[in-house]
Amino acid sequence: MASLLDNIVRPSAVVLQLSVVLGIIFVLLKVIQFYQERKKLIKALEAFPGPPKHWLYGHNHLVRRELGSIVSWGEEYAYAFPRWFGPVLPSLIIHHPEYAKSILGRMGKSLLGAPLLFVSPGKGLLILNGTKWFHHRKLLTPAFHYDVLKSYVDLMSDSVKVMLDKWEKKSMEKKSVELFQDVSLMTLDSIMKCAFSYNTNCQTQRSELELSASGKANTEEETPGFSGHSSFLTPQFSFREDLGKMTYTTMCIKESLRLFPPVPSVSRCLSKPVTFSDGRSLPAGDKLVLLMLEPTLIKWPLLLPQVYDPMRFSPENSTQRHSHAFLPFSAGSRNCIGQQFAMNEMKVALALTLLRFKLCPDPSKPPRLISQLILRSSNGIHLHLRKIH
Ligand code: HEM
Repeated sequence: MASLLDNIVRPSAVVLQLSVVLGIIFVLLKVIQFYQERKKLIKALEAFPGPPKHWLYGHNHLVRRELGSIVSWGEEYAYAFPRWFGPVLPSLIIHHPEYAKSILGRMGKSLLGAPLLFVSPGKGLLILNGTKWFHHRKLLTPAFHYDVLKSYVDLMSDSVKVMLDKWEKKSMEKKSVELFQDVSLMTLDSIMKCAFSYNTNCQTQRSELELSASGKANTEEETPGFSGHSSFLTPQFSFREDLGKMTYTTMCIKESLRLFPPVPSVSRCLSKPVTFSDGRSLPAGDKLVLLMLEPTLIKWPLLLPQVYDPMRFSPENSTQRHSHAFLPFSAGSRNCIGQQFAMNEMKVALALTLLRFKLCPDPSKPPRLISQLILRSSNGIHLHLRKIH
């Protein structure tokens, strides 16, 4: 009986021992592979001088204001420099148009580096990679065709008008108004209407609830024309037809995107090795994150914006500019699919706002810039609004 038991138990003990040995070998192989890849990477990164790093923290302890430090290093180290996140996670920060062109022109794996998750069943386009991304992008591209976008302009202006009606009420309180929240809701309202033909009423629902709770009348009754017809636009002007003619407005928007790029950097992994225009090269692999910093940022003297001058983007001043010197919407195959949608929305919102209000900054609440995935103000955007007529 005992020997029978031995025979049953012994093989399973052997299997267990074998699994442990195989497990250890597997871990050892992984460690050796990791070590070799790391050695190769460190060798490649030696060609890129950068700020001195700590063996444990990398550069984390030197970065107080992420964007501020990165921008000042960019001014010191030309083209590109390494930035280590701790002891094992390196990135190369690229901030030169030629370098950006070498990377963005190829099919690299995108890492979740932009703020906008495009809502679709399952995973969004922004976080997909490989053939799945390719098929989704191909499917979505016709939806962003110039002619299709034109038809959205009226929906956008309806959403903007709802926001302006809210501002009109708030402006009566004679104090500055925080605009960021309202603009965010307006863009949500507009994308839901345009992309999904769905009216969320997200801009008004909360205030309607608040009003009904305090026993006041329905918002729509208080504000005639609330559902939003752009009746104050001159009969000669049509956003649908004349959006392309708003050259100066477009220049102003571009200059704002230059000074405050909403997506200050995008990230990539290399699927193939790359050699840059100056001969330096990098191996393929996903152990190195490439962070492409908006090249125009480097000219910021320590985050103090330069003079706002829309004329930088006049046609005559733009011809000499490097194709990858100004990349608010990134470039290459993974550029922003919604850039024309966003430009149209900004033009409509800007024009309608300026037709109704004069805006002045509130010096007691200046915006405080923070850069997480997107560049924004941690304390909102506070402006005084004065109704024009
Ligand atoms: C001012 C507004 C916007 C800015 C500055 C912006 C910027 C960007 C940037 C820089 C990227 C590239 C990310 C990367 O390379 O990793 C991107 C990607 C993307 N954007 Fe935008 N975006 C804006 C508005 C929009 C809007 C309104 C939509 C949708 C209607 C949109 C949809 C997308 C999508 C789906 C991607 C991923 C594209 C892909 O991976 O193929 N964006 N955006």
